[in-house]
Amino acid sequence: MILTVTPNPAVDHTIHFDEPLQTGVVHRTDDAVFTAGGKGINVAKYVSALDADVTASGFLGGHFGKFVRDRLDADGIASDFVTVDADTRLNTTVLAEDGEYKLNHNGPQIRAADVDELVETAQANEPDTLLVGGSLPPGMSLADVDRLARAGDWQIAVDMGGEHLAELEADYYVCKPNRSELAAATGRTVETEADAVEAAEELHARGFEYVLASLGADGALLVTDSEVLSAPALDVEVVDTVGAGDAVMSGFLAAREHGLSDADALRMGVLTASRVVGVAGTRVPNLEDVLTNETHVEVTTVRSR
Ligand SMILES: O=P(O)(O)OC[C@@]1(O)O[C@H](CO)[C@@H](O)[C@@H]1O
Repeated sequence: MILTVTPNPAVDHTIHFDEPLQTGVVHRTDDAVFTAGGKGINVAKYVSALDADVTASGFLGGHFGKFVRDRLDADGIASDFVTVDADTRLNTTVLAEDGEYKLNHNGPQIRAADVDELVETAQANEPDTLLVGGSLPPGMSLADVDRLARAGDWQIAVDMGGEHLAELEADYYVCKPNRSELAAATGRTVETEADAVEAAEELHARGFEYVLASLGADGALLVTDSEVLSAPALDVEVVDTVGAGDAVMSGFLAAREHGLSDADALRMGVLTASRVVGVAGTRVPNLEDVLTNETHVEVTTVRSR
């Protein structure tokens, strides 16, 4: 079973305008959606749609926390959250004619006792794989993430900012940096695929068994102990890119849960992301063809190691 831990969940508010945003103007629209979000929660939603056994955990509080919990219940996704006193945040994505604006709140204050309860919750669930996804709310530190990594007999996946990846100390199963996170984690300039491969290999050498690098329109890379694999992005219509990285991680984790190969895990990650970018916000798209593998994605070996 996969347990996703989202330290900083959110209600994702995605609102769309057919005009560029301007200061001093009231923009109005009927086109808005609210979804349960935060990186780990998105992974729980996508992994569940990919038929893997998953439970969502993390901290929830207040009215927005109730919204997130209710949405997951309604979608039939098992959850086991720690309830906190402060309010879960609301994050807004504005899709306007002049681009995609992402406005994230830092999140509620977490107490040391909340973190203790989170570790106990993880232990009680006995997952095979534990994923920590997204930012840390005030009051939670990277040492707490290392503590979660070491608190049980599980493989641990992380999807966090690059500067955080650089500071984690435990041994990790997989991380999923994007281009700028690869750069932040290694201090390298990451422009070409060769730059991305070198940065991902450096992270692998620092204790990540798999490095799954999501490169947007350039697809994704997977560094393993024995090889570097590459998969191109699919040519699809993009509504917005929110949740795309979570989808890459989801495809990878679901494939591993189904016992598939490294190449199939990379393929499933890229395919899941190509479906997620086609829907607004962090809604769950139809992932049927990802499961049946009927859409072809060419995975190539960049090099053997
Ligand atoms: O502020 P964080 O935790 O880094 O990111 C949170 C977030 O932007 O990431 C998800 C998309 O990946 C959204 O569901 C959510 O709003």
